[in-house]
Amino acid sequence: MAKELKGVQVFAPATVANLVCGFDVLGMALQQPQDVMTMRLREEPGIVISHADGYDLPVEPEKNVAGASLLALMEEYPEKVGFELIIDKRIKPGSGLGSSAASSAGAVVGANHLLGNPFTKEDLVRFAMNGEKVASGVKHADNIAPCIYGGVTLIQSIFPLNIVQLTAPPMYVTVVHPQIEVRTSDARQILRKEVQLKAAIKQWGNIAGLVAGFLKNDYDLIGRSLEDVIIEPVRSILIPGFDDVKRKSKDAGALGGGISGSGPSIFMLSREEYVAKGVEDVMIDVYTRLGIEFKTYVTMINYEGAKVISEV
Ligand SMILES: Nc1ncnc2c1ncn2[C@@H]1O[C@H](COP(=O)(O)OP(=O)(O)O)[C@@H](O)[C@H]1O
Ligand SMILES: N[C@@H](CCOP(=O)(O)O)C(=O)O
Repeated sequence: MAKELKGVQVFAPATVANLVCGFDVLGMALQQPQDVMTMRLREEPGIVISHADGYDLPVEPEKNVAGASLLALMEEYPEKVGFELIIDKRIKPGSGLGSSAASSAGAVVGANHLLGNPFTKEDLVRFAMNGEKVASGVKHADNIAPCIYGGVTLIQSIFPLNIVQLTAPPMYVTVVHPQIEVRTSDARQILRKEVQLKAAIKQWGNIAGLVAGFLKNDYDLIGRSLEDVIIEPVRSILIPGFDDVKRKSKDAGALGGGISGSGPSIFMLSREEYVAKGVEDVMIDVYTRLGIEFKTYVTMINYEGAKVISEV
């Protein structure tokens, strides 16, 4: 009988990329939902992927985001190694909640643990960006970085990679995920390639304001800075109910919010739990009236990021 090699179970959190005005540069990890993944070392080199969920995702390593990330890691590891991976997705692909990033990040965090932690977190982000390239055509790190580091992260630069971990005051995050699929690759293709100077000035004022609001624990500044004059006007057209959810959530006391990643999920930040629950009621009401199936989460920032929860 083949001997059982070392294995681990990994949790990888959902993430909200962009945080409204910070397209491709800001992101936040959530406590819920989280993907689960079981990984083992193999005696043979190579990657074997299977799914314990009902999603019809590719199992070929170079087509699955987890496999593409592992291939990048294996290229920099000095010995030949092999991994077996069972993916149990709890974050629906195409949700705008960093489903692809959770698989990519979870796989490299698990592999690093199994190999005795030879790589830094920054290395792991670099490897996992190869998964985002498979999913969206672009190596963006605004989901991957918070998924690996936890909390709120700023990608000051991709090449060379420069990740800044930000502090943020406690906040509740209410999310609605209308059960329609928006592929990140499609949601990127509809964006205009040029930006008006007037819009750019507004946008970089908001990004700076949001980062300053996080660092100063200034909830009012955070709320005032949650505005996107460049991406949201184009992408929100793909999300039925978006304007209603945003307006009514603010009326219910939310600090603000917008599209989560490339959508269709919408997120709203609140200072108090009762406000976050009121925002959930607003979301439920809007999508029930529209007759669109949906899922909601009332959660908080996850400060730990993807982690090995047990050895198996
Ligand atoms: N392990 C995986 N987990 C999630 N998506 C994957 C995986 N492997 C490949 N994909 C592909 O990535 C795309 C989903 O990524 P994306 O559109 O960015 O969604 P999300 O916003 O949820 O991250 C789909 O086309 C899916 O087939
Ligand atoms: N910055 C990216 C983020 C995509 O996030 P996802 O959760 O939709 O994968 C973008 O906005 O395209």
